[in-house]
Amino acid sequence: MALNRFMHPRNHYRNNKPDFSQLALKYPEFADHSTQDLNGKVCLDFKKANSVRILTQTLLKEDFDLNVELPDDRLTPTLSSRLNYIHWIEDIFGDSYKELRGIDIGTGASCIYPILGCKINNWSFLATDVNEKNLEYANKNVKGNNMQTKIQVVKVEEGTCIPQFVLSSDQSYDFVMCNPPFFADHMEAQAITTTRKVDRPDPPSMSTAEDCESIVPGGEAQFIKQMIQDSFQLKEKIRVFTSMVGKKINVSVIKEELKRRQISNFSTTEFCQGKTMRWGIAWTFDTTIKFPKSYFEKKKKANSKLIYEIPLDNGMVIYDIQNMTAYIISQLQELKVEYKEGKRTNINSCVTMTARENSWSNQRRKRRLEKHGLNKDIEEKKNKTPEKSSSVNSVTVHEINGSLSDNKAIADIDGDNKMKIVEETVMENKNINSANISSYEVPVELKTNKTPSTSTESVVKTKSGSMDDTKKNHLVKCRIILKKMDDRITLEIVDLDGDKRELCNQILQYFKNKLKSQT
Ligand SMILES: C[S@@+](CC[C@H](N)C(=O)[O-])C[C@H]1O[C@@H](n2cnc3c(N)ncnc32)[C@H](O)[C@@H]1O
Repeated sequence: MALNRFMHPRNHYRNNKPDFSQLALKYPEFADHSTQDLNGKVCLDFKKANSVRILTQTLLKEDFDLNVELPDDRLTPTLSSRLNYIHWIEDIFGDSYKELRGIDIGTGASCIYPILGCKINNWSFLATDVNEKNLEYANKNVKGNNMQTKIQVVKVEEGTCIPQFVLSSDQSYDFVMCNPPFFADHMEAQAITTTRKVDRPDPPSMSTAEDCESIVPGGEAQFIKQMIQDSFQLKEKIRVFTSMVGKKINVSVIKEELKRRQISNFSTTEFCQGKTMRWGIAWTFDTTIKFPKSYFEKKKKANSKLIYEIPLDNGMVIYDIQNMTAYIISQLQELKVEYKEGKRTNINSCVTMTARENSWSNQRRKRRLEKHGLNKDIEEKKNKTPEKSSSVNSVTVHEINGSLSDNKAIADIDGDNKMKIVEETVMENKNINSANISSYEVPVELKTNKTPSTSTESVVKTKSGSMDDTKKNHLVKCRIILKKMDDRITLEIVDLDGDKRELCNQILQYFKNKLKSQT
């Protein structure tokens, strides 16, 4: 799924894809709503509202031990997006996020935010709704999980936003959260007046939202503007006001409104899951609150850096900085580049690498050539050049301009460790820049003391370390930084030359190939 990599790092579904086969074995109702394809794979038809409803109920039980009953004519919450919102609120409160007290406006039949928040963080809630049936089910779900002392479900009148009785009560709250009715009218609900293109495919799963759940005069923008208005009166009672936003365009509308109202401490975020993105907006009058940076923006920024989040299931190394650094160093040794290790702690490490030539590109091709074609090719070439044929001892193949043409190689034809460009018919004497040469075998060290000539033979240099470290004498110098954050390790390549991004990107690609996910 395209956006899952931007899911909140603590979101349960970021790394735990539901196992439908297991669920079907364990939950008969889920089994009834799923099918098996010809390969025995258990599948779910996400276009059937009932199947999606059963899946949500099943996952709430399986992953959170929550008993939730959802009516078949009401909105079925998507768990990954609801969790993203909860984790964002945790981030807003930092270390003191446990045992908060919140208000959930429009809790729905599922009462999803209160029961998840209560289960995960022991949060208490005042949950509101305008719809009788939603209130009935919300109460049922609270009781079904023995959360009556933590969650209070109350009916409010239509047109209410943040309930005014909060003002006169003794209770204060840490936050308000809300997933407002999103549409302004039926036209918008049917995507007739939205910007959704007519040729855009139907959403992957069907919504069962009732009109009262999805439609409110003025749509979500108006609803949130009302919340902003209410927040002025309630700022002594509630520390942080938040809402989910369903349409991106409304994020700027709300931001404009906050600025117009001179609320300067506000923040937005992205909730990413599957193929959908939703947004979060938060504001406060409490100057001690520092909103967290958007995870999505951070990740996007990181993507413009040469950075790779090493997958947990890379199948190569134990997932900690010590082992990962040792692995990186072993790879640098294999690549025969010079390196110097910097500071290493349990949360980060740094290795500086200096390469005289490109030994990392086209690894797969090189391995293939080495395994299958190379020796044969060289034998053939030897036969075509009789004067060289008797003395091939070992062969090192180098690439030219990053790609080795099938009929061209640089080889130690004579066995005297002098490299020559081998072609199908002739040995060419080209002017080749050493920066364009890459090798995949450990280059053969010059055993003779002969000074390399300026001919083709001289372009292959040893890695004996006799060259000095000035920029012109190396191909690339970069820093490999490993960092641990939120239980994830990232590998970043920093171009120390300042103009070798492409080569650094190749080095990153080399490590990506080595440390890729096994699934
Ligand atoms: C989009 S649904 C969200 C349901 C649930 N919170 C979720 O995330 O799945 C909006 C909910 O707000 C309720 N609602 C509509 N107007 C409201 C209002 N003025 N005050 C409180 N709830 C309202 C609807 O009945 C509906 O349950």
